[in-house]
Amino acid sequence: MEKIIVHGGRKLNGTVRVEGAKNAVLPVLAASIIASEGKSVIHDVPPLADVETINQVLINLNANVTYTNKTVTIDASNPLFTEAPFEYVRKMRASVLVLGPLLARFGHAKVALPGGCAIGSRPIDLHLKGFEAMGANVTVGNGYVEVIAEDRLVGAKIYLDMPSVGATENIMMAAALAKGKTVIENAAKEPEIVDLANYLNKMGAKIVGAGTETIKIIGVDKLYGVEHTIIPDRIEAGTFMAAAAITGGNILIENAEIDHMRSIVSKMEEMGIRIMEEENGIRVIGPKRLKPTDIKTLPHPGFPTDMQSQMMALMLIAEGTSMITETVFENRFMHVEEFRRMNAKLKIEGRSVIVEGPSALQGAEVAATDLRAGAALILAGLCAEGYTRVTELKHIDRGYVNITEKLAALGADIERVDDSVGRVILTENPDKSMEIQ
Ligand SMILES: CC(=O)N[C@H]1[C@@H](OP(=O)(O)OP(=O)(O)OC[C@H]2O[C@@H](n3ccc(=O)[nH]c3=O)[C@H](O)[C@@H]2O)O[C@H](CO)[C@@H](O)[C@@H]1O
Ligand SMILES: C=C(OP(=O)(O)O)C(=O)O
Repeated sequence: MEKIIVHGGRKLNGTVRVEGAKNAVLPVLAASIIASEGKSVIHDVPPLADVETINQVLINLNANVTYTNKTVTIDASNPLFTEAPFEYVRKMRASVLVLGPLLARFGHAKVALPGGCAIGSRPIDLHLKGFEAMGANVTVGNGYVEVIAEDRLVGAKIYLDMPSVGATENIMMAAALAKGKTVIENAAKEPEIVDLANYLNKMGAKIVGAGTETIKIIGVDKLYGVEHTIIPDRIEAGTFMAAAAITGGNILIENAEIDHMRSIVSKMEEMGIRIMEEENGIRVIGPKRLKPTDIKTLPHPGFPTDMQSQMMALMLIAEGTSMITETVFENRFMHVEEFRRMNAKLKIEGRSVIVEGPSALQGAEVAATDLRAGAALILAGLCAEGYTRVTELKHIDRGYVNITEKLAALGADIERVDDSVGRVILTENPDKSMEIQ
C-alpha cells in the first residue's frame, strides 16, 4: 500500500511554485471540444490524476489529445461521440462538464450519473434545469442522464437556486452556441468561472458578467480552437500557506494570485500569520503561536470549502477554541475522526465543528477521505510528535502534484513509500530504500 510518512517538527523554509488550478483546467479542457475548427492549446496544465481522467474522456469521445510539458493540445474538429461512460464519471465527478459542450455542438449528450461522494450527495439537478430551460429534453435512467436538443438550443433566463460552480460552467458552455441570449442569475462567482469565460470568449463566444452574480451570454454559430494559460491554483497556494503557518516557517509561494484568495488571507491574518505580497508571489510567515478563529464556508468570495480541512488543521494547534461551519457540502467533516486519531480535541455539532486548541498532536496511521482532507492530515503531521502515516493517496493525487517532493524541498521530513512489496521504496529517489519499521 502506498503511504505518505511525515515526521513532524521541522520548520518549512524556501520557495514553492503553485500549479495551474485543477478546478479551472477541468472545465477548460471540457470546453475545448466545443471548438469545431482549429486546435486548442492549453498551458500550465498540472499533471494530476483528474487531468489524466478528463483527457481520457475527451480521447474516448474521439478528440485528438496530446499532453507534454504541462501543455495540452486538443483537436476536436472531427465528429465526436456523445457518450461518457461510468468508468470516468466514477473516478471524477467533473466528467459531467462534457454535457454542456456536447449538447451545444451535437444536440446530444449521455453521461453516467455521478452519484454522491465522500463530501456530500452532490446532485446535478441545476445543470439539467438549465439545459431544459434552453429547450433540451432530459431523461434519467439506468444510471445515465441523457440530454437531447432536436433543434439548436435557445437562450433563456436561468435562475440558479444556489450558485453552483459546475452548473454555471455547464450552462455557460451550452449557452455559448445557443440561439439568442442566455442570462444566468445567482451564478457562481469563483475565479475559475472567470477563467472559463475568458477562454470561451477567446474562442469566439460572447459572455459578459463572469465573476458577478449575473452572467449574460449571446450565442454564436461556431467556436474555434485557441491558446490559453490556466490561472494559478488558489487551493494549492492556500495549502502551502497553511504549511508555513503550522510549522512556524517562512515560505515564498510563487505564482499565487492574492486577489483570488482574499478570504483565506484575511482568516489566516486573524490567526496571527504574516502574509506579504512580493514581486514573485506571496510570502507567508508562521507565528510562534496561532490564534483561534471562526470560519464559515460559503460560495466565492466567501471562504472556500476546499480550504476548510486545512484551516481545521491550523485550529488544532491554535491557543483557544475555534469553530468551522460548513455550509456548502453536507458531509465534509470525515477528517474530524482522523484528526482525533492524532490526539486532537474536536466536537461535531450539526454543520459546525468546535476545535479545542491547542492539542499536542501525535503521529498516527490516518486515511485521506477526500483530497483536501488528505492535505490537511499531512499538515497536521508536519507538527505532530512522531510519525504520521497517511493512506488512500488516490484522493491526494487527484488534486496535488508532487506534494511530498514539494514539502521535502521546503525542509519537511516526509516521504512517499510503497510497502506492498515488503520493502519501503522512497519515490523521490528510487535508488534509496529502507526496511519497513
Ligand atoms: C471540479 C470543481 O470545480 N470542483 C469544485 C466545484 O464543485 P461543484 O461544481 O460540484 O460544486 P457546486 O458549486 O456545484 O456545489 C455546491 C453545492 O450545490 C449543490 N448542488 C450543485 C449542483 C446541483 O445541480 N445541485 C445542487 O444541489 C451541491 O450538492 C453542493 O452542496 O465547486 C465546489 C464548491 O466550491 C468545490 O468544492 C469543488 O472543488
Ligand atoms: C471537492 C473538490 O473537487 P471535486 O469537485 O473535483 O471533487 C476539491 O477540489 O476539493
